[in-house]
Amino acid sequence: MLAVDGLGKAFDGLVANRDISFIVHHGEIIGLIGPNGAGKTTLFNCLAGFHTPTTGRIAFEGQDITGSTPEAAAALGIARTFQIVRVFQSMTALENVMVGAMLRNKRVAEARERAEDELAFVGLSHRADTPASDLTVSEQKRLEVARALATEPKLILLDEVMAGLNPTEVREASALVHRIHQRGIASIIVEHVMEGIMPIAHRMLVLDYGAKIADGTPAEIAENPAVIAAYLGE
Ligand SMILES: Nc1ncnc2c1ncn2[C@@H]1O[C@H](COP(=O)(O)OP(=O)(O)OP(=O)(O)O)[C@@H](O)[C@H]1O
Repeated sequence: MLAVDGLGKAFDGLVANRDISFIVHHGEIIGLIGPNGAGKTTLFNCLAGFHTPTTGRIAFEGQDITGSTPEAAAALGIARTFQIVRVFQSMTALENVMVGAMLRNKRVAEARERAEDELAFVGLSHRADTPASDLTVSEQKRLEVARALATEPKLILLDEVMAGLNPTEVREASALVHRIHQRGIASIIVEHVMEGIMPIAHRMLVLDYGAKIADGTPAEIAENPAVIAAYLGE
């Protein structure tokens, strides 16, 4: 469904992504890992239309989406969450998710219904009328996932949804990713919490200094000398 070919992104001479190529199939769960500054968030920004790549092409469902806007990417079915949550703090949880639902449901009543379903899906129904600012970090992360799901994506990009969560919450987040997969939605997950991502990813992509250094099953990349060296800083 997603084909990235030779993608590069430079900021004033600083190369954040270099010659990255990979494919994502329908419904796949992809873990995207790499040391700090490796270029993971930049890659997300290119895929979701927040950055225009300097080189390379991105095709989604057979359509060239290189350099498209975030709105166009969302309309085609790519949704994302952010490393630092970007929920609308003064709006309630339900209203936040309705913002996502309005992409496909122009009638408010329909958007509300859709938003209620997604809040239930992430386990936040009981917080529907709570202002987002009163939610815990873990709840705000789930709220972002609900808002992204409300846009009815085919591919969801999850940026560190497990960071800062306790072990129970990490297990809940893993279960949520699995349930997203069961809906037939593909996911690419940036994650530093290895015990959260390794058991659920079908495939892992590893970036180091902006380049892809490994692409394989979690077991394969755990044994990969280049990956071990990148993490040990050798
Ligand atoms: N908008 C920008 N302008 C200039 N430089 C940027 C910009 N965004 C990212 N960079 C730089 O690109 C490099 C890759 O950053 P990026 O945030 O993509 O890495 P990351 O792998 O997501 O890191 P982390 O794990 O710390 O979130 C870094 O050197 C960063 O400083």
